[in-house]
Amino acid sequence: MAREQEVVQACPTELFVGGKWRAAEGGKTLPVEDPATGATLCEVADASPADGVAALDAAVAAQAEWAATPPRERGEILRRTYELMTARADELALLMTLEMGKPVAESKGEIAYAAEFFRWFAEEAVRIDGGYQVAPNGAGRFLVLRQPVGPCLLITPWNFPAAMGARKIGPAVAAGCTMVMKPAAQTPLSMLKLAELLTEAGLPPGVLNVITTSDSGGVMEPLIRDPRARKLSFTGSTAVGRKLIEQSAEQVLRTSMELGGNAPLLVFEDADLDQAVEGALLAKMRNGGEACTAANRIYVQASVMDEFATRLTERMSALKVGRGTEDGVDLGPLIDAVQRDKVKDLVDDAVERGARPLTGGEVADGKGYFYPPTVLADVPKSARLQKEEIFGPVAPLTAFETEDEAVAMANDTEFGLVSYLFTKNVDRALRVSERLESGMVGLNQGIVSNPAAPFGGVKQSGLGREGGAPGIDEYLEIKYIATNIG
Ligand SMILES: O=CCCCC(=O)O
Repeated sequence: MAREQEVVQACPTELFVGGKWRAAEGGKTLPVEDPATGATLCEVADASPADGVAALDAAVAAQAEWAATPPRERGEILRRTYELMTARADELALLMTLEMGKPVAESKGEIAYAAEFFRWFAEEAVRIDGGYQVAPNGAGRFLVLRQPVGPCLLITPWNFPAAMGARKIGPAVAAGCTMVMKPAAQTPLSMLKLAELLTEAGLPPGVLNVITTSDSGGVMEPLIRDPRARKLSFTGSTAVGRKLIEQSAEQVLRTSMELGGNAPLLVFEDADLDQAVEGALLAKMRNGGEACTAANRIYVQASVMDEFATRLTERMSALKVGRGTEDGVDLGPLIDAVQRDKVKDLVDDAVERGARPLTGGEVADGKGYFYPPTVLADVPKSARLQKEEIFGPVAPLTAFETEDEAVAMANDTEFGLVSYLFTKNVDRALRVSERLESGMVGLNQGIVSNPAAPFGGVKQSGLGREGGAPGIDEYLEIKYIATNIG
């Protein structure tokens, strides 16, 4: 307990604006809750709309000088941040577990994942290329230059409190953009700590400004409508993303939107069933199911359904549920009561419509927002959780007969973030991968996330890509210079 208190006390709790830590207007604060107990961990500054404008002022003031900073220098700040995060992974992971609930081992995995975004974009900072081309009629030359888009607004969710920030801050720093970052009200601490680390790594004042607030819409909407902001990058629900896109239309802001998912996971009868069960477990239970990439609908060919369901149920029911700081815990609490009640409602609805719980399905009494690992068999198409993102440890199973039927069921959603498929048949693997309407496919594996790969969705799952080679493009404008040289 003493170590937990030490880690929380060592975390900044004020707004970070223009390189300085300061209280919110009127000294307002916002409690940060431990989802495992419901107790308050600490209070952080609760920014007002005026605090938001001050943060944008600072980002705007720093933009020109930052854009002129040599790419190598920007890259080295990112590289040092990667090193600092790696060296302090234990402390950062504990802080994340306290505010978000996931087991410490998973928090360590997220710290490593977040740090890799800084390493990746440290390497990308010095590879911003351009072009020189002879005009088709030979009478001129085209020059193409890529420049930072300018001050960015970044909004991140509570489920990956460090990694979702890193994959926006990394490319923005590499490209030469300044930022106003607003982390989720439930998990501000990891982001405040990250701001401290980036400063230690040499990030100049005003490049990154962090505001924490309970009034996300009230603080961010005026900034989105402010003509000085040039870009908005958001990770969160499709419903909120849609509103932000509407607000962004006023100033025709560049937007990157990483929105909701409803990932199908297909298991064909020719799959390696061990691999399929382990893959499904990972695709479902990474981050306790609180991920846009989580398998939301598991479709299994009827001939292997019983075997698959038995094996998955064995693995799910063996998971240890508890406070994320305890040894050996596999599944921590959900983020809050709202999320826990939503998961409960979705499961109750499925059961009322004929689904059969093979394990879990009941909320235990006691403190904290825990929900047990749950497997549901015979889930009908009408169940709400076939359409809505569950964001919890619930695996709904439905049988299919043919490949065409499986693809049609998988694509029957307005979302298109990621799909998973398990088969040993190479022809089918490629054929089905091409037919699935999603930005990413996990082929015989239950995870797609990698800082070196382009992450993002199609349909209502979003716009743009984060990470990989295209990740930095989201923060760069193309300028074409026409000349009559030659
Ligand atoms: O909830 C979705 C955030 C993306 C998580 C990932 O990078 O895998």
